Amino acid sequence: MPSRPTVRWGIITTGMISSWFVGDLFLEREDSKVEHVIQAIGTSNAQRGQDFVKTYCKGQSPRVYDTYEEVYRDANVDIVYIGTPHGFHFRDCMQAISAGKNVLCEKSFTLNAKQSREIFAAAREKNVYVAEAMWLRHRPIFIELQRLLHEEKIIGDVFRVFSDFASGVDIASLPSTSRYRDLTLGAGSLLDIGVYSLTWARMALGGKTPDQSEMPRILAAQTHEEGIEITTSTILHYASTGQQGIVTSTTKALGAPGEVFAVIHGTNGYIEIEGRTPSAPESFTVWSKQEGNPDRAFFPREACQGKKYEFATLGRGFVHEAENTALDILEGRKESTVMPWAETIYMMDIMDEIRRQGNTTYPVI
Ligand SMILES: NC(=O)C1=CN([C@@H]2O[C@H](COP(=O)(O)OP(=O)(O)OC[C@H]3O[C@@H](n4cnc5c(N)ncnc54)[C@H](OP(=O)(O)O)[C@@H]3O)[C@@H](O)[C@H]2O)C=CC1
Ligand SMILES: O=C1OC[C@@H](O)[C@H](O)[C@H]1O
Repeated sequence: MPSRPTVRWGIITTGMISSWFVGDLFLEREDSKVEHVIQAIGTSNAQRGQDFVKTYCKGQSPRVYDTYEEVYRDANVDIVYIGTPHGFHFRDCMQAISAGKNVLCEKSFTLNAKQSREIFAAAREKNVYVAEAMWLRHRPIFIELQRLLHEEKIIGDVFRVFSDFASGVDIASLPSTSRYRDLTLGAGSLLDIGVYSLTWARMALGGKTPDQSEMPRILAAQTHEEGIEITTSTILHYASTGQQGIVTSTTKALGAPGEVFAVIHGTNGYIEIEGRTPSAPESFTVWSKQEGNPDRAFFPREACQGKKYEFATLGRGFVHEAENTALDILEGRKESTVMPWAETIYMMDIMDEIRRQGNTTYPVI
């Protein structure tokens, strides 16, 4: 097998998402274009770092640092993956960038759009790569649906979308230091999971690229318990086309795994998207209006033909994001083609407005 180019990762944190991300880097794959190396781990607890290496870094021998800054200073690290809670993303991105490091940082990218803009300005200044790790957008199912909707126009003109993420988290039982409870860490359903329902709606309604950047009119409500936003409902309205989206999220109840979590309506049919969660979609079904049927205001199933598109997931599904990012680095790009800076800012601007209307604020550190 020809040798593949190598990308050396510095992993910030030993938390849950870091373990998911790293675990997927070493899955057996025939078509992998990149050799991933875990060069360094940065953690607040060195023992946890050693345990993390044993459990997740198969065949790797990274340096374990008990500060994040040492990872940023390690000259052998090509790119830093940031897996801290979102309240720390701004601090951690800025520190990594100021040390001259490329960065892939978990979603939601920051607490607000202002922080995102500052990070991108710093990255431009330092000429380094930065991208939000919105893994959903890298998944083949997402890319294929995007193509079918916007290039093939498989259901005609999209005119509305329903999109939900319901994830039952027993917040009251968690310690006050949990990222689901602590506002300094960014607690709340919108930034944690609402960002996914918004992403599906954005993909279906707003066009394929961030150049198509019309801001929707937004009407939003948020409910709080003990100061934590636990349910968000938003109406998006694109004035130029009349398209609408209803986008919801809650941490108060678990959506039924495998059931439809989003529906996209077009002039020639509709699409239902199913999966374990909206962040881990597995299939979608295109219900096309049959030829010869009279036009109707609604498309009942008997008037439609259903075609299910199923997508197997390798590991947890992080390989696509990891490989695309590694290729960005190897090919010298400073922005992700999948999640460019303008797109992160677009999403953050929408979430800022939802939070403004919903009265959700964060202490910005
Ligand atoms: N893409 C996806 O599917 C997912 C993305 N995420 C995103 O990843 C980020 C982290 O989430 P997750 O891994 O679930 O979080 P965890 O609580 O499991 O881990 C966060 C880690 O951050 C470090 N940390 C540093 N300071 C603190 C602090 N004050 N409180 C808590 N942790 C701290 C710790 O690592 P250490 O001790 O090693 O320094 C900790 O293990 C979030 O932004 C979230 O939105 C989360 C889940 C799934
Ligand atoms: O990104 C995520 O996806 C899965 C959810 O369970 C998790 O809370 C969230 O951070």
